[in-house]
Amino acid sequence: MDKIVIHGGARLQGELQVLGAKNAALPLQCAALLGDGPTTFRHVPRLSDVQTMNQLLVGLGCAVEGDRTLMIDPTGVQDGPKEAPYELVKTMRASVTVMGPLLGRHGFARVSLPGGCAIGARPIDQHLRGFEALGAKIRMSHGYVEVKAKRLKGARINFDMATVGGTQNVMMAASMAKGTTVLENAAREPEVQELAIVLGKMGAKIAGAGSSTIEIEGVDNLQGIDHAILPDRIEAGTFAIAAAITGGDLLLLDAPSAHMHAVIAKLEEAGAECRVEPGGLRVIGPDELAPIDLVTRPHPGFPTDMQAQMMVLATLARGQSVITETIFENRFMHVPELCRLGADIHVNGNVAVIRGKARYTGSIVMATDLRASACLVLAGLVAEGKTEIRRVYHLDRGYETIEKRLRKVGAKIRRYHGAPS
Ligand SMILES: CC(=O)N[C@H]1[C@@H](OP(=O)(O)OP(=O)(O)OC[C@H]2O[C@@H](n3ccc(=O)[nH]c3=O)[C@H](O)[C@@H]2O)O[C@H](CO)[C@@H](O)[C@@H]1O
Ligand SMILES: C=C(OP(=O)(O)O)C(=O)O
Repeated sequence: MDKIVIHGGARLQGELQVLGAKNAALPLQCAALLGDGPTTFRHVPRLSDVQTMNQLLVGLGCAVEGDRTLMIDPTGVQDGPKEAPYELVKTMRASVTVMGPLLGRHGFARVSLPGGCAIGARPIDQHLRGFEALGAKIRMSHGYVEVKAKRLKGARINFDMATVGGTQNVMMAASMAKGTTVLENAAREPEVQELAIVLGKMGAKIAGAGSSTIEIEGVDNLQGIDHAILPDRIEAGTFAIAAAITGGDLLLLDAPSAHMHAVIAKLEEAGAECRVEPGGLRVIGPDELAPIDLVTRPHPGFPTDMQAQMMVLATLARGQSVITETIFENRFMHVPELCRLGADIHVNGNVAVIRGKARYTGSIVMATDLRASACLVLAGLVAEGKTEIRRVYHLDRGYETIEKRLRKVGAKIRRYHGAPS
């Protein structure tokens, strides 16, 4: 297993290219299943999750080629198994997003139930409720869920909560249903909008993505297309915090600032300077960080995927910050590890009270999930001495060669292969 070693204290300066978004790429890879011919994606991030999705697609009968430019040909799926097996779903929950396109296009899908995950229970009841409303029959057995329908029929679906994956899954199924579907209380995340753009290019008729009501008029068939993937707002936000906490100056090339208002607002509140420039977003760290309070919310609120990283910033501010997590019930797994490095954080339910200003000292720490890993990298950047992060396979799910890219802007960070777990 790999480990990452950081010698803290370097100020980050220079330009960093923001790569394609993991959370856009994964549902788009699934959307390729809907096309009559091959789809090509550009600016695809080289991430283990993207590879896992490719593996799943190949298992379904797709031909998949390339990586940064990725071609997916779904022609062979017609005769394939239409199944997402446990071994893949357990490593990547986004696997369940093949259900909608398989059901919409082929009338059947069998997907392993994802079960819990490090950050929470994460049920898929809303996905299934949506499919059922479209006329699918649902059956659970042997840890798998089967969804089946001859031809889906458009319906009005009001989600109990704004679910990103649920909205995407049902949107894909509905794009090939007979008649009109209206999704109410739909998720408004940019990655939902991105999926609607891609489905639209493929020939789907979708209006309202980006608002909480999405209308989909089903069509009989969809085409393969060519599309460049949206840059990653979470990667950009993580690097922005790296600049802010190291007193650095980073220009984040192609950062999707228009989708980052809530994160930029908190960075500015903490005293960082954020400037939208023609090439991207420039972030300059202040001499001293101010405390911040935040509550995670569905988009356009503060994203839960930035909560752990922003907590590192809060620990370094002079004064008390309060962070409330409302999306996932167990997303404070990074707190004990940050405390081992020197943070003063008290958690009560879904509220973390952070007393600054931490003086981090390097140690061995364990990554527990993707964004927890990113927050440990950030803490390592400012810790005195050496920080060793283990289980970095979590990090590789969502950040492409983070150590190489941070090294280019001045960080003293290296990856070692084959470390103990
Ligand atoms: C691959 C991907 O895009 N992942 C993102 C996606 O995850 P994902 O799509 O899994 O997250 P959801 O938006 O569905 O989850 C939001 C909340 O709704 C709950 N819920 C969801 C569906 C359901 O059927 N029932 C239910 O109770 C979840 O447990 C969670 O508490 O959005 C999350 C929230 O922005 C992000 O943190 C993830 O990075
Ligand atoms: C929670 C995340 O991803 P996933 O939904 O794929 O687990 C994330 O990207 O932070």
